[in-house]
Amino acid sequence: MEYAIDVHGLNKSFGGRPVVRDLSMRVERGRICGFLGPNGSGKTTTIRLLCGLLTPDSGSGTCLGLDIIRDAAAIKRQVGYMTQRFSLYEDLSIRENLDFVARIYGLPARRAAVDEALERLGLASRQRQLAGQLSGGWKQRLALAACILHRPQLLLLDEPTAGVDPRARREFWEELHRLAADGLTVLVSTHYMDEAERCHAIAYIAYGRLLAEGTVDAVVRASGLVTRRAATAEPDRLAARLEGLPGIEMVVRFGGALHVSGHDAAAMDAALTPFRDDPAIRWSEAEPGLEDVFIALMASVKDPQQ
Ligand SMILES: Nc1ncnc2c1ncn2[C@@H]1O[C@H](COP(=O)(O)OP(=O)(O)OP(=O)(O)O)[C@@H](O)[C@H]1O
Repeated sequence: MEYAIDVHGLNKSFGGRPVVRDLSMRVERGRICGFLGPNGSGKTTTIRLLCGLLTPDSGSGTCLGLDIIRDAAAIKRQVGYMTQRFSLYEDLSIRENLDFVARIYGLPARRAAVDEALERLGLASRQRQLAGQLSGGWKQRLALAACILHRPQLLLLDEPTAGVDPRARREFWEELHRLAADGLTVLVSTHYMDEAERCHAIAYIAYGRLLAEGTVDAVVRASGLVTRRAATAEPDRLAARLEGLPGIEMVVRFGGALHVSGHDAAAMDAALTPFRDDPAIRWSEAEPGLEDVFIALMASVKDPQQ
């Protein structure tokens, strides 16, 4: 099996503060891997280590088969990196923006490359529109077009859809899947659970450590979390009674229902027994959601700085 990303034991500190700790990670070629974790957990720093923009303090590995330390310059040429706060020239048109990026890359057949990117991302009919006049969704699309101009093999996308409406996000993800089907590998950071579920695999990081990796199903299963759902007219009252009982680690409100979760099914069910006969509560089994799993994972680790 070939990996687009294959790194081991990466560490990076800023001013003596560790930000990425002993991080090992693999992403198969042609896959979309979602990169999740709380704010400040080290996602951007990891992305920068992978594409050669930062050098790890220790650790090793390859990106697209190239050594992340020795071959940093070659990696940069084969990667499309969409930064969190990317900028476009607002007073240039879509085509002019792409043409500018193509010049920076020194692309030989510039016009053809721009035409292809415009076509590929459905931007051809708007190519004369100024970037500054585009909605958030179209700006993201233009940024993606700029990232694929030089035909990279790997896309590193740092929260590309933050603040974009659901329809534009959906279209953006359709495009990512088309690119992956053509063989591109995508590592995309996101805080949206629905986006995580669209990925072939996910990686979850907290305090610079990778805590979970694999398909969404595998990550949920590996968490060992068990969830019961309680539908009731008074969820707040029930939540107040359940919180803190032995075996109950999380009580989360979902409209008129509660999701009650814990790792020890027997202890949790014992705590729930007195509530089972209450005719005002309808109990059912529920699949723990990714969000529940991430919150449980976060709760299981301590901030090493405190
Ligand atoms: N160049 C730098 N110098 C000093 N500290 C930095 C530097 N870059 C990042 N950090 C710190 O490292 C930590 C991890 O930041 P990073 O941007 O990698 O997290 P993140 O997971 O991408 O967060 P977010 O989801 O908010 O984008 C933060 O506390 C950040 O302030």
